[in-house]
Amino acid sequence: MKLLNASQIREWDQYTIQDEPISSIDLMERAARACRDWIRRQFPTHSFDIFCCTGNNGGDGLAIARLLMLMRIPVKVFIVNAAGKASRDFTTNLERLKAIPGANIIELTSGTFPPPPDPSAIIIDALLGTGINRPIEGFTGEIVSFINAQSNKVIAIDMPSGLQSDTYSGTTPIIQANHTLTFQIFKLGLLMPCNAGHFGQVHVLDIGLAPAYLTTVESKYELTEKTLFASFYKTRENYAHKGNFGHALIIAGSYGKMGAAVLSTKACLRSGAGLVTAHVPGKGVNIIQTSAPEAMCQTDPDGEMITTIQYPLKSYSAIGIGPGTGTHPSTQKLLQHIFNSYSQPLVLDADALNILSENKPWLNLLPENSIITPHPKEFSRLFGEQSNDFERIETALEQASHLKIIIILKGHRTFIATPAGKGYFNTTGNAGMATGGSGDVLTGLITGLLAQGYTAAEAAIMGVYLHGLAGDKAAAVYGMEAMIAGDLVKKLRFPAFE
Ligand SMILES: NC(=O)C1=CN([C@@H]2O[C@H](COP(=O)(O)OP(=O)(O)OC[C@H]3O[C@@H](n4cnc5c(N)ncnc54)[C@H](OP(=O)(O)O)[C@@H]3O)[C@@H](O)[C@H]2O)[C@@H](O)CC1
Ligand SMILES: [K+]
Repeated sequence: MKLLNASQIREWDQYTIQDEPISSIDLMERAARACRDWIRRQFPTHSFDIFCCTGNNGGDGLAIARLLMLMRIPVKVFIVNAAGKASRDFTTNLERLKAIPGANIIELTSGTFPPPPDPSAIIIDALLGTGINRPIEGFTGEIVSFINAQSNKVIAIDMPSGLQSDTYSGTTPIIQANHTLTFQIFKLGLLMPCNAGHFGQVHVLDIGLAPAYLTTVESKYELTEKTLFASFYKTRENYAHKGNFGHALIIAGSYGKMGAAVLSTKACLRSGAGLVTAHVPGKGVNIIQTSAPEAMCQTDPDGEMITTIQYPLKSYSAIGIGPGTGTHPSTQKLLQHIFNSYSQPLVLDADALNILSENKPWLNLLPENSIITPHPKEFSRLFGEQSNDFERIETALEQASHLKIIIILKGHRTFIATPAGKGYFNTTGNAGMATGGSGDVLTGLITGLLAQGYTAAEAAIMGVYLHGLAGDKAAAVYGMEAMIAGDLVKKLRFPAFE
């Protein structure tokens, strides 16, 4: 699914109005019904204090108030008209609400604050949505601070008021919601970790905008969902043999860190690669052969770390390097040798990234379409400090196209930047995956996908998606606290496609 900016969403809104056709007030009603249904399902016994400014987000709030009142749910509406003007659909919905007997509508003027809400009431934030074009200030800002000071749960409609959908919002007044009910599609701002304290849990509500619009519009950002995965998944043919699925080499491990080599080798085996070889320190041979007997093993002449490769690399269709290798100068030298002698894409993680950050010119030696998998700290060490998440993804895109590599920026919504200038946000995974060894599993998995002939971008997108899916399956069995990286390997499954 493409991600759209606020002006594209406005265009989509207008496209639907003309294409369906539907009037804008009826579209607002459809959005309000979707909110009402969600709210009723989640909070069936609560009362609601609804705060509205006078644009279309406020219009949504008024329509939700009416729909809840018609179900005999207690509702108070507070209107903040700092602008001294109102949108047409807001005005229509205000008339409709006033026509309901007992409607409790309070207009707040500068300096007057509402009474503290009933402790069990839910606050609905319908002050401002995607129409925001400047920081909130003045009386509207004071109302935002008033809402944030309450201990009541807050549901934001479309966007938490004050939060920019496409850019960094800074430290201006912004609603801190527990839930955000956003219309039709994720907004960029709802994917950024720095905004997590504002959007809480995000729920995308289908309001029936015309799907045809999406084919007409360009976007550099996309969400990775099952449909995208399905678009490049290659069915395993009945008459295939192991030679059809590549030979992956995992260079990993050092004394005390052989677990990283085991995890990435096992994940590589589960990726569907035809053959997997693990290159490990001499003393690691028994560990790897016992825990991953399906893999072959090459041993380093050094017993405790990776120093030398004495066989040709070109017979391997993909190489993954870094899990648990350490950063000893001999390991660094080997890495430089590989960069200079292997021309196919590499997958680099963990200590390979630490080595790169100490030898930044080597970034230019990376074979085209190599994949690096930094978390935000490793990313800063490689590419400098970024002041916020928006800047970080922009830098990732710039560096991916400059270096002609894929950058997988790991996080809750892992971001994949491709050399073609496209950025993908992953939709699978959970906080239980923030545990040692999780990244080693990802490295092995992506290396195995590359070995099978998937392009680097495909392998990155699929690997991150499958890794998160395995995490979700592991969390369902063990819970987020108890799951460990080995569970990710056990739970790796390719989704079934019809
Ligand atoms: N997309 C869809 O399909 C559907 C969308 N719908 C809903 O419409 C919402 C977007 O509506 P919207 O454009 O009226 O914007 P909204 O956020 O209410 O702002 C209103 C006005 O406020 C102003 N303003 C800006 N910044 C400000 C600030 N900091 N402090 C104070 N004022 C500020 C600015 O006007 P200005 O002052 O610049 O003239 C702006 O025009 C969307 O989020 C969703 O809830 C649904 O109803 C149906 C389907
Ligand atoms: K809002």
